[in-house]
Amino acid sequence: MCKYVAVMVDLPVEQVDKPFTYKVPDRLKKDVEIGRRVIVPFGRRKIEGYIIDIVEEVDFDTKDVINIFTSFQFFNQELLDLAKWISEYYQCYLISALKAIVPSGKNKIKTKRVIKLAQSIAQSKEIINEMNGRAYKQIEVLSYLVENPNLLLTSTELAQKVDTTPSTIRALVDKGFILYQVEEVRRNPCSHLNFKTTKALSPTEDQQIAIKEISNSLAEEESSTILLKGVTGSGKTEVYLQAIAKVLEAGKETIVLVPEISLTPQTISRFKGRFGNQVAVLHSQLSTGERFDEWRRIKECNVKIVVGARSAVFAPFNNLGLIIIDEEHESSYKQDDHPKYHAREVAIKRAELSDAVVLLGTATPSLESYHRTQIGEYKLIELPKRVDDRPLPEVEIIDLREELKSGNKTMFSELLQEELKDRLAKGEQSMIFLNRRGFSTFVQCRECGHVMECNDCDVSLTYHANPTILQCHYCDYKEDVPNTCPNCGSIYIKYFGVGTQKVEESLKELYPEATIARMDVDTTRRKGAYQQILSSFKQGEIDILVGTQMIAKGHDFANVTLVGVITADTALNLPDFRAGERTFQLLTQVAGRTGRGDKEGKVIIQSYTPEHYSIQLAQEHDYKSFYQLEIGTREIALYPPFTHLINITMSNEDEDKVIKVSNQLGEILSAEMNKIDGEDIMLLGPVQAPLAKVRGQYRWQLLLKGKDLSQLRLLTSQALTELKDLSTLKSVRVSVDVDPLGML
Ligand SMILES: Nc1ncnc2c1ncn2[C@@H]1O[C@H](COP(=O)(O)OP(=O)(O)OP(=O)(O)O)[C@@H](O)[C@H]1O
Ligand SMILES: [Zn+2]
Ligand SMILES: [Zn+2]
Repeated sequence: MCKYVAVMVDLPVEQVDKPFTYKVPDRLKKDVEIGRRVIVPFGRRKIEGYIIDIVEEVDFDTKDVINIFTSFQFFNQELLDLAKWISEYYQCYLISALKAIVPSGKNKIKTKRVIKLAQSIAQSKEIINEMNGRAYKQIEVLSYLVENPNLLLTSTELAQKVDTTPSTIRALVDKGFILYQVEEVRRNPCSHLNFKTTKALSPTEDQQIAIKEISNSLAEEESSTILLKGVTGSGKTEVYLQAIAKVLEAGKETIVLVPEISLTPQTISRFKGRFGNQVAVLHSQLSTGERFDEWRRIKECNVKIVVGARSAVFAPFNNLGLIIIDEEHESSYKQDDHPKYHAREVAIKRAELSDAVVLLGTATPSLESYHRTQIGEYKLIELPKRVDDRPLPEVEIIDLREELKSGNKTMFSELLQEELKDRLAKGEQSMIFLNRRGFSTFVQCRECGHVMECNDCDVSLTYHANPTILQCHYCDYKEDVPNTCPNCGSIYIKYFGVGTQKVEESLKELYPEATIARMDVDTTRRKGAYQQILSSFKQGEIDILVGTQMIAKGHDFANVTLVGVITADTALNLPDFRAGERTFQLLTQVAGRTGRGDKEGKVIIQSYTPEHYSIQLAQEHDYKSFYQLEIGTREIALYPPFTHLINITMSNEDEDKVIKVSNQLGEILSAEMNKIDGEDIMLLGPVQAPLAKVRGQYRWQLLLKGKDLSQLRLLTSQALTELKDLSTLKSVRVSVDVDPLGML
């Protein structure tokens, strides 16, 4: 019988966003399987692709598959179905979704030529005896191998170990006592980690209830979603660990997603400490090779637990029991490139396909998730107290306008200065948070008002000290700081706005005796730097740690008793309906970093808008009131979770073209909406995007809003097809974002 396969070729373009059928020649028939990588003829080229279906008969002519890679099945039917769902839900090409699932890059198996005993250990021992003390170094080499038969050492490495030269080793090879052998080496990203083995803690009453509820859901073997809402320091991680133990008992696998930024050795050690080598780690800091090897360890069923960032949701498990998403409210779970998927939604879909349970954990649930508990879609479990009944920290709000009135021109309120001094005296630690890096956030001429801007983006340049430079935070463009205004030639150039660098420097002036460090993108570029700052903070070598949101999440430092927020308003001023939610989340998380040990913690939030409810309710640690207020606003303004949004962004270096295509698409959408009587659908725009230009590309947007997402998606795809037929301006990039998280 003749076999055919349907192949998705590896070209992310509209015209090939459908499977092509090829015939399988006899020699390859045994290798046919869904998820295999193949080479197929395509036009006059040869191209790679993936098998997504097997067909027994077709009634048209096809070309032959050229080759099938036999090393791996890159995805199984379940992951293929997930990819199909992603491509439909998020309106991307199927091949793009598939490529999000399979390990990226050209992956090679790493090998090295190692030395092995040519004979058995017993025989080798005899050889040593027979050598009878002659060729002393050769005996040493042989003995070493007899004692360490499993070590994979190259001849150079071996020579080093026994302090001899490679010629000794060559001599042994010539005698046939040892031989060269090519062996695979697995790269192990955790080899440098030494973790303490931990045992399950005896759970608190609340933890006990949570674990019981989760076990019940697991036992049902049906997909479901649980939201574990636990205040900061309530011991959510221990609940995760004990839930994973249940999954292991049932012989199933667990995926744990944490935000990229929290994927620190400390986090990994908490899982490795409990489950040892059953844990694999996947994140973007691994080299392609390391990631590939971890992927294969999962694939070969050598691990039961994967801890990783967003894309670990695609870990190639076959018997998934549980997906945990820690800090589920984090916006980094949404990918900003195509496919623009949200890991939480993908996890829920994957759990549905494999009858698994999704466990979302956070102190500050996203409005969407909490809303879903209220309408019965998710189960809600709460940990309302900190472990050991530690109190949540006292939060004080400082009105910066009042500070200024009373003559304080520094960025630190009187209170914050006093409290910092007090902590230094007591030998306790403090964290100072500001969500802006650099020294000054913009540079302006005092004579003509000219602001230094990026040439390619519609943003002002940030001033950085050491080295002194103006930098664009969107495209990384850098230029020297001008001595005179490029507009009017004036020498009166002033620096405005405070970044973390300036906070650090000012603190050093105020407290010259203190050890102060800074953690932001700029200080952590070097590999290992992030880790180094964290561990020296943990060991008490740093008194005050200044940082961006990098210091806000998940860290557990017992000796931190003071957290200061320089200004709470940075996120509030963004043109985004989620600004209030973001601010509440961030403040609650930052506040949660203190008072985690035996000593009580204190938080000082400085703000120019202290009356804002996000700030007020963060002070009270009052999520529920915040939710009530915010959800009311969303309902009235028809924003998610009451509607879905699709954001369509057009971009090109020629703004006229962008406007033309945006108008065209706007008209098509309106016409389509009239046709389907889309009364519930709202079309906003076209308008210039809030971030009007990035990397030389002008940007315009259209926003669709409606209750029925499938209707919105259908509308979008029809309109885009129509646009492509009409539009003469093919160079304009059109990018679709379903359920966007950022509106910039
Ligand atoms: N049952 C327990 N008995 C004793 N200590 C516990 C118990 N559960 C957790 N802890 C400890 O309490 C501290 C806080 O726990 P954990 O970091 O898991 O909290 P969390 O809820 O994840 O906090 P956050 O949301 O702030 O990250 C940790 O040091 C942890 O070891
Ligand atoms: Zn000027
Ligand atoms: Zn720029």
